Amino acid sequence: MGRGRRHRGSTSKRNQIENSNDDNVRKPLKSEASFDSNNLQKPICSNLHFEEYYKEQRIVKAQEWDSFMEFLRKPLPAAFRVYSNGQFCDEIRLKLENDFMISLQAEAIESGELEAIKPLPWYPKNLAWHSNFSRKEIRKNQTLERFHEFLKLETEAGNMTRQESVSMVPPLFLDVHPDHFVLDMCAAPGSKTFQLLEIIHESSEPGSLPNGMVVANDVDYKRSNLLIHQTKRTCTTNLMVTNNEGQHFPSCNTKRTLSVASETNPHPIDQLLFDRVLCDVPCSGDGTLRKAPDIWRRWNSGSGNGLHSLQVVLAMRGLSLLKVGGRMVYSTCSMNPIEDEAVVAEILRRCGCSVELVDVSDKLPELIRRPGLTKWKVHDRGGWYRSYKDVPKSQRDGVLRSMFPSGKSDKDSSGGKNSYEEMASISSDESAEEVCDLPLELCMRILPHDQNTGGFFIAVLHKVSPLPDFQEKVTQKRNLSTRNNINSSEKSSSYEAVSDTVVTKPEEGTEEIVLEATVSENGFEPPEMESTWNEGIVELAQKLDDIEGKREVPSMQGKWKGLYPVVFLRDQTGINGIKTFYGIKDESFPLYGHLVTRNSDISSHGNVKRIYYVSKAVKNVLELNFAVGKPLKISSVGLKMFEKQSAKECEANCCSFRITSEGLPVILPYMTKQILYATMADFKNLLQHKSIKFLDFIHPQIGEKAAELALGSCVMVLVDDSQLGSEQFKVNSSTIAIGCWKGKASLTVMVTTVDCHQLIQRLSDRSKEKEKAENCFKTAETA
Ligand SMILES: C[S@@+](CC[C@H](N)C(=O)[O-])C[C@H]1O[C@@H](n2cnc3c(N)ncnc32)[C@H](O)[C@@H]1O
Repeated sequence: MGRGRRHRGSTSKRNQIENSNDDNVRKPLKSEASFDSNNLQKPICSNLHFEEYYKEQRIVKAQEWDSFMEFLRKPLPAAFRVYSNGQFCDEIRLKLENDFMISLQAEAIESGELEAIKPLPWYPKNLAWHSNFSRKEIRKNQTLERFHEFLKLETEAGNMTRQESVSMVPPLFLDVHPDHFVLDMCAAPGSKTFQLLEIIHESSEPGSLPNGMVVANDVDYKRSNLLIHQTKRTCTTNLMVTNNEGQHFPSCNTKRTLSVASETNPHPIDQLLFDRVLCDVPCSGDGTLRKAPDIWRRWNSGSGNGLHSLQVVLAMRGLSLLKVGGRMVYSTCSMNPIEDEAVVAEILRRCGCSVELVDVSDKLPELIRRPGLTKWKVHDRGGWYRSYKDVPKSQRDGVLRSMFPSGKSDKDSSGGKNSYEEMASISSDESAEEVCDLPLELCMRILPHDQNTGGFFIAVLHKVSPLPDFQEKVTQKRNLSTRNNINSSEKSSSYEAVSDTVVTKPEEGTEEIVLEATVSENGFEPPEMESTWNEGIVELAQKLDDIEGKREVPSMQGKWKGLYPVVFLRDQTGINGIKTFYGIKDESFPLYGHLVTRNSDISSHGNVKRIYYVSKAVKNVLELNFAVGKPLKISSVGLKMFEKQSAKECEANCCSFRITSEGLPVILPYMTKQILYATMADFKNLLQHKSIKFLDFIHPQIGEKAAELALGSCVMVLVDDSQLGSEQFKVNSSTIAIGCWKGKASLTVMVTTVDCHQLIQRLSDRSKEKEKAENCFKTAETA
């Protein structure tokens, strides 16, 4: 969001009165001080404007009001998800079901709860959990220490992730398949991207890569870094992270003749269109009040109004990037109808019959949700408005016709007709509240007191046919005028020639400018950090900030400002060297055309430091991006698979690229060389000592095999005693392997101390379980 011109209306008396409210945007009124003066630690969970606003919007029935407010003031219980494609997924789930669910029960009863932890009934396969203790309670209570430790370790190891339960919902309604191209338009810090990647990889066998991919876009480069960090443990080659403005996300449209058909890519794609779009927009975030009580202090109706236009253009861009037949989910963590139903109504009006709301009432039946509203009002510093015609001219820069249920302007109300607006009507009684006759009841609002969660809003949309022409194509003039944040070098002719990026109705002409004014003028920082912005992420953000501080910030100007360009690795000799060293047969796992690096990873001597592997889908999108002049601002792509190793003992025939831990699961099934099979005793021994001389292996034959490996990077794979020496070992989803370095006299692990420690722990647990099972079996036999 850019800093825009200030649009100030005339100062009527009403304005003057309401300017006191405006002040409240910047500094809280005394009555809304952020902290209780008797207890400075305790935030005051109250805001009279909030209460007045939502009572007036009739967000809940009068008899529910107290319960609604009571829940909003309670701390949010912790929720977490088990990584479904993780190697230890079943073990973790069983531990939660059979151990913690029972052992924490007494503690729950003491604090007046029926259950301590429970799986979320609507989330598949018992993989998402709700704890009746808040994160604070879990940390502070000694009895819960073991549970806290478990959560901490598994989160660190990437096997679990803390995520607010309502934030888990949108990807579940998106109906993603492994071969889908998915766009996550406003993706950072990335908890939903993580879910989308899990679905894309759901049914992949080790080493096989899905045909689909996820493009995770977020305008904020720093927040994208969190996303890149979060999604690392998915070890995916099918992700591209971009930093474009969502409303201007390029479709990279070209003619087939323009795109480069090559030996490695005979069927290039000619436009970037998606089967699924997740449009989880920046919002005022009052659904996260329970977790971020400081929002009580900041809350005002202007926040939602200020974001409405951006939300509309983001959603419209999402729909234009969606394939016909595709599905888009629009979601916010705000309960405000101006950011929710009003946005959905406006996009439906703009799209005419080409987009419809999907009835998902039969999906996730155990998730309690409420139908979307069809009536609401608009509030600003001038007070309440039922209809756009009531809005004084002076207020019209902040209150737009699209915020009202009918979406009609004065002209429309007094008989003006517009084809797409005919779909919406206003009540026959002009003085009565407007009612939207679009099927907004198909939208879903999740409220805190229904199932002890945060608040959330979700709408599922289906693109039935191409959008009306004027929504798909916009003149170049309009394009230039709205791309405020793009600097001159981005406006290269190649970019403009193919760009069809702006999808805003070419009428009124002020919406985007007004948006900037209302946002920046108030100094309003939208609390867009959605519920997933948990303390873990805050810690992580701080760490990344530290790194960022030390890291050299790229000095590129123009289109690549802040980002180093991605380049394909075309060094055939170097790639052949890697293939030969690790015994990779190219036909089974093509490297050429799938390996990329960044300019920043190439030294002044032309040596490459890091090499990333991209799946076929990502490769196609990269090639398309090149063909149309690189409008995508790519901050991360593919999976880091090889890293330059500068070991002194490397010989002439040694490969200087080691396999990274994250790349190992993908490439291992295709490796035929540099693999050492070891049984539990030697595997654990190496993890414990980090480096073992060949002569000191517990099984001498494993030591001998280690000595026979070529100097350099290698992999140690854990096998059963029966599999040792067998040529038949096949990698499967439960295979445990670690990257190592074969030196002249010893083998050394190339895994961090923390990872070594966690793996030892995991292996010990497995051994104990196995022993227990064997003992049970023996006892049964004796009996
Ligand atoms: C509600 S958060 C997204 C949360 C995310 N989907 C998740 O599950 O972790 C909204 C995000 O939108 C980003 N954003 C704000 N304006 C944007 C724009 N114009 N285009 C793309 N992203 C934008 C913000 O940086 C923020 O990360």
